[in-house]
Amino acid sequence: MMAIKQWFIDYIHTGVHAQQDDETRRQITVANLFSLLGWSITLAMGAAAIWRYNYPLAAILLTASALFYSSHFVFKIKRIHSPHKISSKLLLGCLLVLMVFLIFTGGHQKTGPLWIYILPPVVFFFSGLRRGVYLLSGFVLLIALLLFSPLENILLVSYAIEFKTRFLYSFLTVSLLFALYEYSRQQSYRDIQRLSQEFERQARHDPLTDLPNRRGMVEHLEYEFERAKRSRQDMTVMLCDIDFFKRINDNYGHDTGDHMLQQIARVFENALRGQDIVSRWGGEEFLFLLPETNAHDAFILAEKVRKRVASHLFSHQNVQLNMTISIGISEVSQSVTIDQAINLADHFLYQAKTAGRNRTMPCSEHLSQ
Ligand SMILES: Nc1nc2c(ncn2[C@@H]2O[C@H](COP(=O)(O)OP(=O)(O)OP(=O)(O)O)[C@@H](O)[C@H]2O)c(=O)[nH]1
Repeated sequence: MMAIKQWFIDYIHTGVHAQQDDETRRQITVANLFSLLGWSITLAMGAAAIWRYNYPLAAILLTASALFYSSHFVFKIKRIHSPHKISSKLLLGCLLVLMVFLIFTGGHQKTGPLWIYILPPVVFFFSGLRRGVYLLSGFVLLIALLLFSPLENILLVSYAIEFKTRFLYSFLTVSLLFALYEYSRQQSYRDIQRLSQEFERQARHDPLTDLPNRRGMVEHLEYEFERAKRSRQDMTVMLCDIDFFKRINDNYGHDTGDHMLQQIARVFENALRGQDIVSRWGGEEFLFLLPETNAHDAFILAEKVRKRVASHLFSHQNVQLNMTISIGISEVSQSVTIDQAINLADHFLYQAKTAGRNRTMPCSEHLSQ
């Protein structure tokens, strides 16, 4: 029993890889499941047809069975690009031809057309709404032509006119219901994707300043660190803290303090180059990441940022004030890890504070030594 269960699990997961997105993985699993159902049912029906000496029906059913199996087999071939697309085309093509054949011949005692109702869900699942509607419209047109053709004996069996009209109406109704279902499924899927992107963004951004938060910045740091290592480029971090920010909160209130943080974030962003990243590292502390920048050039940039802040008039309601910042800079190199560089920047920031604030440390003379 366990062996059958494992075989089934392996079968439906053939072709599924961790690198694929959820939707592709789902499509592959369903394609495998559908192929399993398809080849086993058509194989059983083909065997039954042989038993009844209905060889043309048996031949078609056994061919269909082989094609259904091939839609699973494509996942085993390594070099095929997007096998799930080939598999779903094989499944759909096989199913559509089989349905036309069953209507054309009537299948066993004219019960063949009853299988047609599995088409709408399968077509919409594999083709999506728009292509599904086109496919089913073409199919309905074809079977309407076959069923109501003025040419005598175009079909191998004759169906009562009541059966033909109700058969077509019921198929159209089922198709319409599945189209509506597919439409709402797609809408929900888009909503979920949008929400998940929004949550992803929120998890990496600070809601007050809209800058990357510590978590978002750590990801940038790791990415840029690896890149800098590969390309042997310089990279510098700058830790910046607003001077005497507590006084702003104490004198004008927390709300004004929040507005000042938002405004200073925009000043930082406007002073930076495209590849630089500034994040809210915590409270009134901001961490800058400057790729392809050595400590000397970072000092020039730090001074530009510091002077911009010092000359900016920050205002909220009837409060207008100036702020200054202190900055510690540190280069990340092959021998210095991100954590070590941030700790060193923090150390220089502390030196900038104790040396009187509104300054960058280490100073340029120190850097050029
Ligand atoms: N309004 C507001 N204040 C914050 C926020 N996060 C941290 N703070 C405040 O920032 C202040 C930081 O104060 P301190 O660490 O004493 O430093 P400081 O007053 O800036 O003085 P120095 O850093 O020594 O120049 C505290 O009053 C915190 O409450 C925030 O999100 N909004």
